[in-house]
Amino acid sequence: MTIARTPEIRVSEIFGPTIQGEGILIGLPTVFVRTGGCDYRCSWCDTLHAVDSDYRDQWRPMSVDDIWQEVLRLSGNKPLTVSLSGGNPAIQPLGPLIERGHSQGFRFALESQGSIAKEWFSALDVLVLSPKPPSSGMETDWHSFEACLKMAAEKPQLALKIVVFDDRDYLFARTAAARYPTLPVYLQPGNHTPPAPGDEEARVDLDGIMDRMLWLVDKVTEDRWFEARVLPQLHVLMWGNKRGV
Ligand SMILES: C[S@@+](CC[C@H](N)C(=O)[O-])C[C@H]1O[C@@H](n2cnc3c(N)ncnc32)[C@H](O)[C@@H]1O
Ligand SMILES: Nc1nc2[nH]cc(C(=O)O)c2c(=O)[nH]1
Ligand code: SF4
Ligand SMILES: [Mg+2]
Repeated sequence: MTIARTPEIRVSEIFGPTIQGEGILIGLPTVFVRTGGCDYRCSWCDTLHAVDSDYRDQWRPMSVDDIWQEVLRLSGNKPLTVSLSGGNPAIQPLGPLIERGHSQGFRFALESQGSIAKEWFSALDVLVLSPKPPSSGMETDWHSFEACLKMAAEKPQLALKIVVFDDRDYLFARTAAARYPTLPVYLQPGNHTPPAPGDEEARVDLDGIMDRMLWLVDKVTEDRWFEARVLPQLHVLMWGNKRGV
């Protein structure tokens, strides 16, 4: 008899419980499973330790069983929402992990830039797509982005979350939101002082982030863009660039 093995998942870190610091689930207690590896390299990425291949020796291929034991240990066996992030978590085979968690009453939210579509997206409870604005240096392939929406098949709750640093980014956000008028849109002021990997003590310029937040609120109110929600990264306000929170 052969025993079917689920493929391993490349994990950068598992941490929590903490609160979700961004977007549609802000404030909700959650455990993070952060996968290693990304097909993008945004100029201002705040999570390079899960992106830059120089750090791949810190990423571990883990079985669903091992990941699940760690999530259960952190949650004290009590079901909660698991946040799947990265890197780009869509690179990893996460379907069996979601299935395992659902069988025990857990929920799953995933964050991705929308560059890689997977069939298991339809098993998620929440899918946050975060297309990257011009300041990132990345370009969105809207065909791939729409493939992600198609895979979700309107089963998970969907949201757009767009990081904004400047006027060009704001215009990008407006255009992206206009393409998908039924999706709730969250605007997130960029952190222009992201940490270099390993430098958790890197100072955060909270005043600068708050200035950008005020500017963003002015923009949406002047434009009468009343569907947009403007939210800072709550965990950055609370803990700065600290990792694992
Ligand atoms: C680190 S990414 C990982 C998931 C996925 N790769 C993505 O970008 O959506 C999680 C979220 O953090 C945002 N982010 C990354 N660096 C940031 C920064 N310097 N300031 C504000 N948000 C940032 C991303 O845009 C994304 O919405
Ligand atoms: N508390 C907390 N909230 C978050 N929301 C998105 C995060 C991420 O890095 O993907 C993140 C994170 O790293 N910590
Ligand atoms: S897509 Fe996400 S994880 Fe990848 S480089 Fe950009 S912000 Fe970082
Ligand atoms: Mg982060």
